[in-house]
Amino acid sequence: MFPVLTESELFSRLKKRAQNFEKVRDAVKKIKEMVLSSGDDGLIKLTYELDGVNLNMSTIKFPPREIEESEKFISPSLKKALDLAFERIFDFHEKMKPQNKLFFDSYGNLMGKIYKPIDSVGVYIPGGSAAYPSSVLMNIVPALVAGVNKIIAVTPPKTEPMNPAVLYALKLCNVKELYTVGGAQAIFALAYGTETIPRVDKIVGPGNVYVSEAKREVSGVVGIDSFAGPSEVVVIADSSANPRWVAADLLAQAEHDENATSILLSCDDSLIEEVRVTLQSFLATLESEKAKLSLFNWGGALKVKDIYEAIEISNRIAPEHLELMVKSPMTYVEYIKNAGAVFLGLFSAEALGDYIMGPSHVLPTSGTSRFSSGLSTEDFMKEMSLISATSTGFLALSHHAGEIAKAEGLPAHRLSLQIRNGREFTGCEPRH
Ligand SMILES: NC(=O)c1ccc[n+]([C@@H]2O[C@H](COP(=O)([O-])OP(=O)(O)OC[C@H]3O[C@@H](n4cnc5c(N)ncnc54)[C@H](O)[C@@H]3O)[C@@H](O)[C@H]2O)c1
Ligand SMILES: N[C@H](CO)Cc1c[nH]c[nH+]1
Ligand SMILES: [Zn+2]
Repeated sequence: MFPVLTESELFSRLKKRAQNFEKVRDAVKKIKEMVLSSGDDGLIKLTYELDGVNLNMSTIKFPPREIEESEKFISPSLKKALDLAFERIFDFHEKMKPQNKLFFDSYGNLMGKIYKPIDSVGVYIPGGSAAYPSSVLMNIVPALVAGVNKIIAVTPPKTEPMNPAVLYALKLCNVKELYTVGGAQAIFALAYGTETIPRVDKIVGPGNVYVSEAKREVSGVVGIDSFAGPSEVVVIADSSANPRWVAADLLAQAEHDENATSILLSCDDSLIEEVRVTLQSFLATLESEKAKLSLFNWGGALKVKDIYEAIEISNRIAPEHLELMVKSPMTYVEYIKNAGAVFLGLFSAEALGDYIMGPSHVLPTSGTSRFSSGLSTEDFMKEMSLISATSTGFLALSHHAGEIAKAEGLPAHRLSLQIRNGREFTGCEPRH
């Protein structure tokens, strides 16, 4: 049952959930040792143990021909939906792409920032229980817009044939390199390389606690995006909200994982009660054990005084998704401090954002939206600063720079400035 909680019960649930995530650290470290010491052999053993699939050196890499032919195995309506999702996600990321910025100061010096794509990226496509063609698009399209040179994908293998929608989404993104390895072992393979899987510069993508913990472990060896772990939603609803719609949105995130969390904050007792009753009846027909466990163990409803109090609590939770199912939701945006994505108003179902609106659904979880953001084109780019000084600019500023060098006790720095001063000027002006 979806419990009604006090504020302290809610926060102790969230604390316990986070502590449970930390418990996988030792298991993940063992997986790391195995991949580092045994490479592909280690991947094959781990895949058998954890996914029950028999791989060998020649089946770790998925045949590109099957990606190419995937279109034949999906319905026209699914193809249309994935094509439209691709287009919308592409368009959104094109519009949001960071632009180079350059300016001249009063001495004619040129300064600014330019963006360059990361060379190689490994993308984790979750696939333990559900198949995620949407995650293919939400991860890879921003990388395409950024201009990443080499994109490779990994996803857990199955005993049955690979999901054709996942393959078609890869085809849309023109990705031909797919390895059928999942979990923490896939992340270590991408970070360190094995005989078959090449190491990459950055790893992105959501996954369960093992995947997210492994990404944390390799951070620094390679770049990673955010901690995008088990899904989360906080719904703030007032009496204008339809309790059945609220219940459906809570359930949608719960069905991802038994470790997902769905939280309702409302000042309306009767809405809370109707949501609980509806959830019970939805659960009876949905028959999702994961959703039941998630709602019972990690979800809950909390009665609040007003919407401002609900937002204050949500800011402390820092959820992956925040839905404002209230009258005039825009009024409250300025008070929201922490959330991966915010959904405003009754029709902004979180599931629309999961699939088709445009922004990536790869978002920070477990309170990490306090300091990190959802996946975007910037994640696939590096920012470089540019500096081009004129002789006038040099003469005006070098003396001050030299003073600071002196204070820092770095005489060679000062020398490199003094040596260029007026008397030794070579006449080589930079050309902008
Ligand atoms: N935050 C986001 O942006 C976002 C987006 C989409 C999905 N998700 C989340 O992705 C996750 C998908 O989870 P999933 O499990 O279906 O797929 P997954 O691909 O993330 O994980 C499956 C892999 O986990 C490994 N694994 C399973 N049990 C293990 C164990 N006991 N020890 C070691 N390794 C083990 C296996 O190797 C398996 O292949 C869900 O939590 C979902 O909520 C998050
Ligand atoms: N809600 C997930 C992020 O937490 C994304 C997703 C993919 N498919 C369905 N939902
Ligand atoms: Zn979802």
